[in-house]
Amino acid sequence: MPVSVVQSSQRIVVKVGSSLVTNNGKGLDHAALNRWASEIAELIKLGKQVILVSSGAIAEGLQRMGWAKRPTAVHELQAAAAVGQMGLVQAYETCFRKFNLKTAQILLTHEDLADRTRYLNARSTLLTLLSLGVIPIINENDTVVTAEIKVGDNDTLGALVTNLVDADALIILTDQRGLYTADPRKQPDARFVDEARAGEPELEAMAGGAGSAVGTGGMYTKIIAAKRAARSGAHTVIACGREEHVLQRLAQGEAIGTQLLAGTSRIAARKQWLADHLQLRGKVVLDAGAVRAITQSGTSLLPIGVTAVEGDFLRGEVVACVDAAGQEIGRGLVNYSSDEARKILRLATGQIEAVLGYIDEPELIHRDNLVLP
Ligand SMILES: Nc1ncnc2c1ncn2[C@@H]1O[C@H](COP(=O)(O)OP(=O)(O)O)[C@@H](O)[C@H]1O
Ligand SMILES: N[C@@H](CCC(=O)OP(=O)(O)O)C(=O)O
Repeated sequence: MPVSVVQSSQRIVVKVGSSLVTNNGKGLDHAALNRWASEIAELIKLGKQVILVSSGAIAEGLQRMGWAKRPTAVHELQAAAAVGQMGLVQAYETCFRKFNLKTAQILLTHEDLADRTRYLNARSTLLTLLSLGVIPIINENDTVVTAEIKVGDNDTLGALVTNLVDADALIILTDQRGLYTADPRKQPDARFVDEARAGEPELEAMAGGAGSAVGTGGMYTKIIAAKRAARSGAHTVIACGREEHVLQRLAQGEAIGTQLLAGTSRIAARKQWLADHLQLRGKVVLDAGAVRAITQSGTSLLPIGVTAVEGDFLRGEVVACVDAAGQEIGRGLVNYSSDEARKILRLATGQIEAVLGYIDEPELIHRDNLVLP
């Protein structure tokens, strides 16, 4: 009998989707929120730390505004999110108070996780809240983000938060038992997957597009979230949020839902942060020798192996490393701006100072700051 990874997990991120939170868009499901609060309270009693990532602001906002149809205009969706978020946190605050637990609202944007300083601020605030026994309730700050800079779905946000706080497990609660070999709404004979390795390509093929009318991600974003969470060594469980005592049973070791296991141990926090950068500032094109050196010998990237530089970036920003065919082979923090990099590409280390008048580092990207997929 397999044992749930949640049993041995100390720090857990629980993500609940819009369809569950809002009863398929019919309005906040207070009974469900109460159940999760009571179960999270049990987890806290077991000495675990829990962060809740909750969707539902837009769906609840639409309900409160009496808008039957989801608007397409971004500012209307943002307005709905602002209205709905109030209802969401009020409801959670009321539910958790019954169990003597304090809650804290954290609204994050992609920028907060992409900027080194803000990332570290968010991390230390969350860790402080956890150490104080407070339940952080996280959502994307929908009101201030536009389509181009959105994390986009809370499965991804849940994974980013998992990486951010080095959680041991990410539990994604949804309206299905877990992952099936195909969308069970469309293929009733689809088989249930109880365990797999996170990041296995065939999982992506099983997950269709966005599932319900109120959710955004569908199963696909959950599979990708598991892959992302695994990068920091966290396991993911996808389970049904309507199942009785789902969190408690997982914590007791019952293997319910789909377990997507992380294959590797944690990578260094710095590398993890790099791997989570969704927005790249530019590209450097590598010759074949440099591709071999960084992929096979694990060396740093030197300017001599770079044939072209694309985009505008500053020292310390993240760029993609691509081969001559444009295929991404890694990404990393650059030691030189795009203007400087253009001047020193193809040059040997000894020539950098003569061209620039100074030398910051001999490498364009140091191996410690380089992440390969
Ligand atoms: N292979 C699959 N296994 C399970 N569900 C799937 C699969 N492919 C697509 N889905 C759909 O994904 C939906 C869950 O996604 P979504 O509605 O976005 O939920 P949430 O609001 O919880 O994020 C399910 O209801 C289901 O219809
Ligand atoms: N930030 C949005 C979340 C949208 C979202 O990702 O929803 P879901 O796919 O149901 O988890 C909201 O609160 O409405």
